[in-house]
Amino acid sequence: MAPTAPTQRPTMRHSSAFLLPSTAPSSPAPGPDDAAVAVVVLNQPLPRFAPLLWSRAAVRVCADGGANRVFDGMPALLPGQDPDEVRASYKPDVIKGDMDSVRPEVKEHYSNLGTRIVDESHDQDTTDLHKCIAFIAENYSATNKSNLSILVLGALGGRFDHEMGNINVLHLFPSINIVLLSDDCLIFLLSKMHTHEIHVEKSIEGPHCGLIPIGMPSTSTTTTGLRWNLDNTSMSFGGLISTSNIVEEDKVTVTSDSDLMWTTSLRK
Ligand SMILES: Nc1ncnc2c1ncn2[C@@H]1O[C@H](COP(=O)(O)OP(=O)(O)OP(=O)(O)O)[C@@H](O)[C@H]1O
Ligand SMILES: Cc1ncc(C[n+]2csc(CCO)c2C)c(N)n1
Repeated sequence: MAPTAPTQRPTMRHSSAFLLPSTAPSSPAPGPDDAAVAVVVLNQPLPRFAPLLWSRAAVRVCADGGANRVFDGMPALLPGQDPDEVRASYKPDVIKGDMDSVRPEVKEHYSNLGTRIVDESHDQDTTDLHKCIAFIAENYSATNKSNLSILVLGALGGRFDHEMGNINVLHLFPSINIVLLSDDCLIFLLSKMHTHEIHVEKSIEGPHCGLIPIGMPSTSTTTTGLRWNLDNTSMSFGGLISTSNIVEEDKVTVTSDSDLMWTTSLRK
């Protein structure tokens, strides 16, 4: 019998250029030709780069109590500016969730400015982040979605059940490019259907990174560009998982027979 040809997977390119300050000299910040960005703000302290990402976003959604964080946190992150002006210009397009955390005066404030409020208090089976991603998915056409990155602010740190719920959302919407962000790190899913080319923006991310088989073991993962590369290596919880790895090259490649989580540290 003829030997089976190795599986060829299309290549998917990833970049965190959305985090580059607009004035960075070497690599340009994302321009009109780059992927569109949607921002979802969760009920956690705003990361320091929240104003930058907010201003780059085409859509801004607050998950329930995330609206309080924008109301309180944007003026705090922009101390030189008038808080009322900041609150008027950092206006969410949508506040969605089960509405048990957004303060009434915050809801009223944004509602008066024209923010759409979507109350889904009847649904106690999906998280507020799930509800927000579903909203963006429903309101973007398939073509636009393939060119959309959803950046989730405040997704890590804090309550472990919430963190796991946030990570589960990556697996619930595998065809959407969702990036979970905190002040310290970012996480996204690498689907087994692709070979992944991760362009590491060394001025803002790394050197620490991890490749983690959540959900199921991988029997074969191969990487380039890391200090401790995997070469047709298996990974599983209870066996090897790649934590405290180091990015050595500007481009990291990953091919695996299971979906993996990729994480890099963010520089302070
Ligand atoms: N401590 C946290 N760590 C990580 N994510 C969080 C944390 N707190 C909230 N979130 C995220 O923000 C979203 C909105 O938070 P909010 O507090 O409004 O949720 P909630 O429905 O009241 O949660 P719960 O009832 O479980 O406390 C959550 O769905 C979750 O994705
Ligand atoms: C098995 C199971 N575990 C937990 C919940 C509770 N829950 C999950 S998401 C959510 C909404 C949070 O805004 C709530 C209350 C459930 N329904 N089913």
